[in-house]
This record gives sequence, C-alpha cells and structure tokens, in this order.
Amino acid sequence: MSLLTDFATKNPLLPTTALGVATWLLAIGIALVVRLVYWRPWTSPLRTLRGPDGGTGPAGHYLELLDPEQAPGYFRKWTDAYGQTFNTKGPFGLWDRLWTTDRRALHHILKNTDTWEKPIMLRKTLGRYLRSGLINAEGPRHRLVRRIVNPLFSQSNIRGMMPTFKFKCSELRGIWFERMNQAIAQQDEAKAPKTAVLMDVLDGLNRLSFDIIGLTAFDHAFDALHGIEGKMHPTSWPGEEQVENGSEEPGQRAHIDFDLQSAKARAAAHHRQTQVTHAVQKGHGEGSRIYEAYDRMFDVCVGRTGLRGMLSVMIPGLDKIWPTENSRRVVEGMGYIDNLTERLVKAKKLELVEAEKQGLQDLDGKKGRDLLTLIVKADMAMKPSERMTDLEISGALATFMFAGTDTGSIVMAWCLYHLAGSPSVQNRLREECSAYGENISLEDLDTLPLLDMVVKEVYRLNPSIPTTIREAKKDDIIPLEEPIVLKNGKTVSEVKIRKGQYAYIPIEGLNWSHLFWGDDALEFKPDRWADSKVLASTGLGIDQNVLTFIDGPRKCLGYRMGSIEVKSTLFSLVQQFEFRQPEGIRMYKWNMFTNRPYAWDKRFPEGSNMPLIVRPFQG
Ligand code: HEM
Repeated sequence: MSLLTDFATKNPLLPTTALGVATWLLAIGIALVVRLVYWRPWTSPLRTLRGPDGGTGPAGHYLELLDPEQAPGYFRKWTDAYGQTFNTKGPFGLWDRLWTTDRRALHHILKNTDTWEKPIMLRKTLGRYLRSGLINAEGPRHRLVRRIVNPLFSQSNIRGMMPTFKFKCSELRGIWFERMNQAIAQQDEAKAPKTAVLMDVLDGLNRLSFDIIGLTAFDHAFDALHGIEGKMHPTSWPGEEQVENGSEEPGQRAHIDFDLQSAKARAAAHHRQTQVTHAVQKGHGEGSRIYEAYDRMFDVCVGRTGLRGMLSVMIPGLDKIWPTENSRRVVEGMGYIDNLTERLVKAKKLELVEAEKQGLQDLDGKKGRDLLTLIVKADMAMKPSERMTDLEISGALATFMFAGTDTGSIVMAWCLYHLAGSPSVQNRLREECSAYGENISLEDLDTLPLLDMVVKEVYRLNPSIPTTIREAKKDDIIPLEEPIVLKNGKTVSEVKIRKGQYAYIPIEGLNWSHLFWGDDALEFKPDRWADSKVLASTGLGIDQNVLTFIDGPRKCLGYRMGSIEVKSTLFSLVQQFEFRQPEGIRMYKWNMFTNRPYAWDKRFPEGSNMPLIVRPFQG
C-alpha cells in the first residue's frame, strides 16, 4: 500500500480516484481514435499519390481489386488514369494501400524481405490452415526452413518424381475411362447414343495433386483418387451430327443441361457433416477422408470469410464461443490434418533413429528425399535448442499440402478449360505430345515448345494465387521505373511509405496489364510466347512480366515441381482425351487464398468445379 501511495506521490498526474481513472481511460480512448481515424490517415505519405475515389465502405477498394468479375476493368481504368502506381484504400477508407505494377518498385519490395514482410493479419489467417509453416514464417526461422526444404526441389529430385507423376496420371485416366464407359453404356437405349460425357474435371485433378504431394512430400499414400465423386453425364459431342428423336437438329451444337438435380443432391451431401463417415462406408479409406475434409475446408472459405472471418483473426477465441460453418469446417479439416501429420512425424523420427542404429545412411535411397525425411533429418542434426517442435514440423507438412495441391490442380483445370475452348491449339498440342507416346524424359517434357507456351499462358491468365500483400516494417523509399504525377502536379520517381503501411503485389494486375501484353491481354493466346519481345528478360518474375510465382527470396519454392507436374499431366491427358467447353455454362472464379473455378450459380452450394465435355480421343 505504501508502495502505491509512494508511486502516486511521485507521479502526480496519475489518477487516484475511480472518476480520475475513467477520465484517463476516456482520454486515452479518444486519443487512439483521433490518431487512427484522423492523424495517421492525414499524415500518410501515400496521401500525396493520386488514386480512385470511394473505398470508404468496410472493404475499402478490396472488391474492385480482387473480385475477378470487376478487377480486370478496374486495373485498366485506374492504370490509364493514374499510371502504374497509385493509392487505394483499405477498410473504411482509413488506411492507404499502395498498388503498383511498376517493375522496379515490385522488384524492390520483393527483394528486401527484411523491410517488407507479410502482414500479421495475413500470417494469422494463413496460420489457421498452415499452422506455423514456411509461408507464414519470417526472418531467420524462414531462412532456416527454406534452406532445409530446398533439396526437395533439386533437378535430380524432380526427376525422381516423374514416375509418381506418370503413375498417378495413368490412375486418373483409368478411373475416367472406366466411369465414362459405364455412363455411356448405361444411357437410355431409346435415345440417340451419346458419345461423350459432361464431367467435373477439377475433382479428379485436385485429388491427383493431393496424392502426388502425399507421395513426394510426406512419403505417404493418400489414395484420394479412388474417392472421385460426381456423376458423368452422357452427352453429344459439340458439332457432332445427330438426330435424336427429332429433339436435336442435325449439326446443332449440343446444349448441355448440367443435371441440376444431381448437382443439388451432391451439394446437400457436400454440406453434411456426416460425409466423412459416408466416405468411409464407401470404402474410400483415410486418404480420401482427409482429402474430403481438406477440400470442404477450402471450399467453405470461398465468399464466406468477409467481416466475420476478419473478426475471427482479430479476436482470439471468438470461433469457440461463436462458431460458424467456416470455423467448424476448419477445425474439422485441420483436426484430421494435424492428427495425420503428427503421426507421420513421430513414425519418421522412429524410422530414422532405427536406421541410424543399423548404420543405414539414407533409409532406402529412393525414399530418403521426401520432404518429411529431409526436415526430420535436418532437425535431428540441429542443436537441441534450435530444433523444431513436432508441431512446427507438422506445420511445414500442412503448408506443403496447401501450397502444392490447389495451386497445381487449378492451373491444370484452367489449362484444360482453355484448350477445350481452342480446339485448334488442343489438336496441335496433341500432335506434339503424341510424337513421344507414353515415355518422355524430364528434359524433353520441359522443352516441348507448345506445351511450354500453353502452360506459360495459363500461368499468366489464371494465376492460382491472385494477389499478395506486404507490410513495411520500417519507413522506406520505393524507386519507380515509370515516374508518376502526384496530386499536386509534381512528377516523382520514388514513393515514400511509412512503417506499417501495405503494398499490394498485384499478381493478376501485372499478368493482365495491357501495358505489357497489349489489348488482347485477357485472351488465351499461347503463341504470343513465341514472340522474342515477350521473352526478353525484364528481371521480374520467373517468366517475364508474370508474377504467378512472385519473385525474390520468397518466390514459390515449388515452381519447378509444380510446372513439371502440370506439364506431365497435360502431356498425358491430351493424348487420351478430347475436351470441349459446354454451352450454357459460364465459368467464374473466386479469389480467396487461391482462385478456385466455379460454374456459376453452383459456386456456394456445390463447391468449386470445372464442368467440361470429355470423350476418349478418337484418333
Ligand atoms: C503450379 C502452381 C503453383 C503456383 C501458382 C504457386 C504460387 C506461389 C506463390 C504466389 C507463392 C508466394 C505467396 C506469398 O508470398 O504470398 C508461393 C509460395 C510458396 N509455394 Fe508455391 N505455387 C505453386 C506450386 C507449388 C508447389 C507444387 C509447392 C510445393 C510442393 C509450392 C510450395 C510453396 C512454398 C513452400 C511457398 C512459400 C515460400 C516462402 O515463403 O519462402 N508451390 N507459391
């Protein structure tokens, strides 16, 4: 007591009565609000930049920049009006956010990872799905983990993955063939025979990627492919001449009714918590169960995070007292994934200790370079004080499950979609690939000219991650390649930014910019990559002016592996199947962490999908 009295006597400005304390708290509250709402925005160095009006709602300019339906129009309108670098608004228009496709500026931000980090909110959001993995780590821990996992992506290791890519792809082909044949065989005899099926190609591709990550990264067979869901709907091949009980005119392009009844039934099944049990009853096993929990977890994120999602991140424990469908699915999905990865880590540790005892250097040689083995081995060699916890290791695994599954399968699905809409490119690609048959070396696969151009073009048009963001950890000056005109009419070649402010890394913005790609920037034209001007190095992006894998010390670690997986899948699928876009179904996408495709109107209830007309290649 005497201590308190002593303290109060020495600090006469501190309140000693309840009223005094309340007045103090009120004054502090008002000061914080004034600082947040007036002082910080008013003194923001980005205020001097020109930029669009509005952005005063809860989402700021977020929707204009991230809604795939609106974004391309706004990117063009705003770059035409303000140049490549301008100011946009965060929530309620209170925070300034730099938007730039200026290559020098992006290079500066992406290279200086000590100054520019992922904002804590983004890291926390990602942490719900990735635990404490590489993507949301910063500083020395990030550099250490990145060094440990790097060998997974060496050329020799990727070569070692080729048989897995081929094996899994032939499994997918086998399942598609079998289902297609069944669906075509079961169609109504009374009607004219239909030679193709309408099917969701995304489900199979997602499962393919999931299985590949399981085998290459975790040394674990998920076997999710065998749980492929979704009916195949017999249909006629577009343009195929047929007379069907007078219902279709000869030569009429097939109109596809995407069987709403069964879509609704599937949607209902998708929503039921009991689906996991259902999967087991169908005999899909643990891998399929984990895949389905994972898939539902990411599907529900789509379009449903909003303000409530942000509150979950800002208020720890909120989801426990006020759970939402989203949070329930995350808990369920991550529960399975945590359980599996923790078991795998423990088993791998035991296996390595045993191998060491028996004097084995590298388990059985082939298997020793999966991610799990690499991490556990590196960790065991570290000083005890530096070692990762089991939770950190399983976080690294969850990261790879997330980073390496959706990203690749989304690209594959969009590749098939664009090829389905460009039959002549599809035919040329089939010809190119067929020259090699089933077997192709890594080097040949990587240098097939049209395949390479198709994949590059889809990376450009449909980057799996639409945008990312960085926060300045200290005041910074960003140099510009293209000078900008400020609000006061002055032209400048650099932008001042304050500690704590954000800069968008507009992946789609750069990939779609008419300034770099011309007026046909939004069209699928793989042959543009044959133009030497396009190939001239600009020093930004893994492919020039394409930020799909970003750049700098945080660029995607798996881009080589991802590209070879995508190429090897396309190589195999186009030789065996033909694809066409169905009439009457428009494809959309929704940008969250990744941008998953949706057939319109089925986006929220049914989850992501990519319905295409498919038939075995007729030769
Ligand atoms: C082919 C499709 C892929 C695309 C488009 C893609 C894209 C990206 C992007 C944009 C980032 C940066 C995210 C950010 O900083 O905000 C990233 C990071 C990362 N990606 Fe990929 N990725 C792909 C495939 C893969 C694969 C197959 C793996 C692993 C098996 C992988 C592993 C990673 C990892 C570990 C990081 C974090 C790197 C770091 O922060 O140091 N990615 N990826």
